[in-house]
Amino acid sequence: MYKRPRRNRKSAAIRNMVEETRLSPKDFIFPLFVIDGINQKEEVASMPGIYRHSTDLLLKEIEECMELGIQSFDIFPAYPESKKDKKATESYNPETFYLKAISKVKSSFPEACIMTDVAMDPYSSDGHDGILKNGKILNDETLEVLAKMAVAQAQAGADIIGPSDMMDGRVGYLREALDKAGHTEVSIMSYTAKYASAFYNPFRDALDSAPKAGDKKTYQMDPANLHEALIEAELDEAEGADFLMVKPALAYLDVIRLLKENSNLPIAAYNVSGEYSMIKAAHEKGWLDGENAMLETLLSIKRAGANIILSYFAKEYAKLYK
Ligand SMILES: NCc1[nH]cc(CCC(=O)O)c1CC(=O)O
Ligand SMILES: [Mg+2]
Repeated sequence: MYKRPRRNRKSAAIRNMVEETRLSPKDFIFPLFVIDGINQKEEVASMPGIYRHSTDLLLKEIEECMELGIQSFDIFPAYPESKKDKKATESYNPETFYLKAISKVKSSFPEACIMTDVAMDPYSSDGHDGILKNGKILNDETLEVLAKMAVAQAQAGADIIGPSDMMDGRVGYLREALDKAGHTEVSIMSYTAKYASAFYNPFRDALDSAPKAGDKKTYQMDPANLHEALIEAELDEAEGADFLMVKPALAYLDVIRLLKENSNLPIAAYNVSGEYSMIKAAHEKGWLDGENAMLETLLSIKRAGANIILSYFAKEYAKLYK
């Protein structure tokens, strides 16, 4: 036997040398939830270790993360029912707490990369990402709302806007609206291949944003489909996206790989709330070692081809890295 692959596994030093995939805190975007008020910090019941922070405490959280080497953050707002309506008008109200929070974060940490979310669901009384009328989600009417929201977020200081709504044509529409408003430097990270997934439930708990009726299958992709992701990717690239995202990550590692091999744009993957919570829950039950499961999971997403990982594990990972 001349060939013995085990020789390259015989010590930690050799294993470290031949490692094909390496993670660092710089690979991550940390999703954060913000609420109105001061000195508020509420744990999300289905996401142990993840909180909704008021802006003042969010600044502290970001500061801690930056000291750990995380440089990018994706901030989502949680609104009370009283602020929601059918057309998500609160999303572009210049006085709304989310936009003020973004301005505050950006002015406090100008060197951080701040991403915002473009979709109607946090502000929609229907709990949908677009305008719902007679049981249908109206694509083109929704684009107008998304554009107002995106421009307001850019105005507040967002470095990247993240359309997570899955309406057709929104990347081009938002690019044009941003450019017209003078925001040619604001990037678009498109949720290119976003699937209608069962793994979003804890996020919907965090925002109290679950659809009141129906599901999201007429706009989010069917988990049965791989090659349809290429159609979405070609359109987003042509429309001017700066990054393509796959979401969720774990059940879609093949989609990450396919987009990586077919695009020269950086590929992001969203390790979503349910993927976080299932590891936390199994760890709490003593059924697996949460820390090792986290490391293996994150590594697999990068190995599949993701350049960027959005993950609720970002801070925990960065602490371990240190
Ligand atoms: N625009 C909605 C949105 N943006 C991010 C997530 C999910 C993120 C997660 O589960 O971590 C969702 C949920 C959904 O589509 O219902
Ligand atoms: Mg699309």
